[in-house]
Amino acid sequence: MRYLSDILEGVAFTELQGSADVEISAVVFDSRKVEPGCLFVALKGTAVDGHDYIEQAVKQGAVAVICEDLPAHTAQEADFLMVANSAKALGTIAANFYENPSSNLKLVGVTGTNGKTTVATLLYKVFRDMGYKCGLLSTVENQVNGRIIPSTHTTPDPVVLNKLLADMVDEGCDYCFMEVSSHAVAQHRIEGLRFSGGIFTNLTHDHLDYHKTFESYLKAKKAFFDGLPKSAFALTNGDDKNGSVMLQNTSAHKKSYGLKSMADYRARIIENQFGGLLLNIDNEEVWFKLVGTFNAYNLLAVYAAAMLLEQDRSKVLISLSKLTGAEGRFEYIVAPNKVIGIVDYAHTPDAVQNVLSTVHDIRKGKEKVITVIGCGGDRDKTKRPIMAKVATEWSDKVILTSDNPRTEDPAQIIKDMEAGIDPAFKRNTLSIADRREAIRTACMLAQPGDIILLAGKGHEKYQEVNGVKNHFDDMEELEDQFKDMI
Ligand SMILES: CC(=O)N[C@H]1[C@@H](OP(=O)(O)OP(=O)(O)OC[C@H]2O[C@@H](n3ccc(=O)[nH]c3=O)[C@H](O)[C@@H]2O)O[C@H](CO)[C@@H](O)[C@@H]1O[C@H](C)C(=O)N[C@@H](C)C(=O)N[C@H](CCC(=O)O)C(=O)O
Ligand SMILES: Nc1ncnc2c1ncn2[C@@H]1O[C@H](COP(=O)(O)OP(=O)(O)OP(=O)(O)O)[C@@H](O)[C@H]1O
Ligand SMILES: N[C@H](CCC[C@H](N)C(=O)O)C(=O)O
Ligand SMILES: [Mg+2]
Repeated sequence: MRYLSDILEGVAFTELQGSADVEISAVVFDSRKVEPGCLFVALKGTAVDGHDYIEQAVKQGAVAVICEDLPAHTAQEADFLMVANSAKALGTIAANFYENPSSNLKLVGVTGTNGKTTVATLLYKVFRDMGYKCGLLSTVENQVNGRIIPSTHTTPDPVVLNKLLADMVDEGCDYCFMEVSSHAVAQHRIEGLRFSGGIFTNLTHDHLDYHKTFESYLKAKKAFFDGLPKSAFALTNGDDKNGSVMLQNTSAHKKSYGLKSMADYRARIIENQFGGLLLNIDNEEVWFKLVGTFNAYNLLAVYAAAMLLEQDRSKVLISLSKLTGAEGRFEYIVAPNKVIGIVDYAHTPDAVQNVLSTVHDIRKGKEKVITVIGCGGDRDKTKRPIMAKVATEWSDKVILTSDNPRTEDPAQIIKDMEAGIDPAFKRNTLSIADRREAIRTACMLAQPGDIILLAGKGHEKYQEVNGVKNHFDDMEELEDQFKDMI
């Protein structure tokens, strides 16, 4: 149990109605989850306004309310606190409620359009391999020193986030590696956290449905670095054109990594093949199991962060060289007839281009590339034609299909994709809305040696249609088809 007055530290409130001398059983921001004794935080959301549920929350037993506007007629059965920004206050309060766990371990955040899961997961695996107790917060899953907790978001809400960090502290974790999404920064999910370091991967087109312009998307990412403390490191990708912008206003130690530019941590690709990457990393040649130029960046970011966390260079390189990547990121299997199938989470134009250019770089001869790809419903519509354009330009055959249509019509999403395809590439394109059927067709069309790329779903184990998540697993589908391909 905590007193309201105790968990308000760092919260600038403009008005208090009540004494704040009340015990708080939980911090809740959804009226449907209110239980007697809790603090209800009213948030202005993207769909509805939490302020409209204050009365319901108090009726259900909330003893205190944090809000931006005081409701006109609410029975004063609770303490009311006015703040300028409830979402910001929620972050700080959630951290206080769980006794600021981020100050009791070394927390490193990874942000950028692509590569966050890969970098955070590799860091988690390397540090565990070197003997540390660690936590991981990622799109694929959360982990508290090996214990898996399913994840619902890339970056969880502040209450779940601080609870998970507190569990990590309780279990004696030394480090936590977490993904920081642009939504999380914009919605203040990371407010009140104390980071020991921040890593930037890259910035390309995504989530413009939410951020509206590339400029405001960039600002959200940059705000993460602006908020880092002096004691932290801020590590950026020197080869990304926005890499230096990220660090413009940070007071953290500025460091960079890169394959092309002058950077504090440098690497050079010597070999890039299906079996892995040979990198010259800080003047040492090392083989890694991960594939593709984009993974050279991810590996270098991990290495640089480990150096900034004062780890032993050779131990880090030995650990890193043993690791495979995160689930659903360039995972491949080979059919008995030597068709290669790759499952990859590429769901942005840049990721699709990267993964396909990697396939081109590492294929042995003139084997054909067949790409199965869709775009998410209720997500950035402007990336659809570009993803389709890139896929058709970099593949011999493309099958447009569904990837979580959510509340949208799958046929319309496919039409949006088709609009981006150059007429010259249209004859190499099929549209099959049923993803299973699309994968089956790709397998039927493939000749020995050909490469099938299933893009967009990666680790996901579902196809989301109208709020229902039906079981669907790209790798499972591929394995099922491949067993008969002799
Ligand atoms: C668009 C978006 O980011 N939405 C997030 C946001 O919800 P919202 O603002 O839409 O909420 P709302 O429905 O408008 O409700 C406003 C407030 O009223 C409350 N409410 C609502 C109804 C009610 O009856 N009573 C009540 O109290 C809600 O609990 C909320 O506090 O805040 C919620 C709590 O933190 C999130 O769960 C929710 O994530 C939704 C489910 C989501 O799909 N988010 C995705 C887009 C997302 O966050 N993705 C990023 C990055 C993905 C990546 O690239 O990896 C991530 O970090 O996962
Ligand atoms: N450094 C990188 N640069 C560009 N593309 C990358 C990079 N790393 C991975 N990718 C591509 O992006 C896809 C997603 O990678 P990953 O899951 O690591 O990124 P993420 O930033 O966590 O994505 P999300 O925002 O959905 O959580 C991969 O499957 C791969 O196709
Ligand atoms: N986590 C990200 C990527 C989802 C990838 C793709 N499978 C989709 O559903 O669009 C999002 O929610 O935008
Ligand atoms: Mg991720």
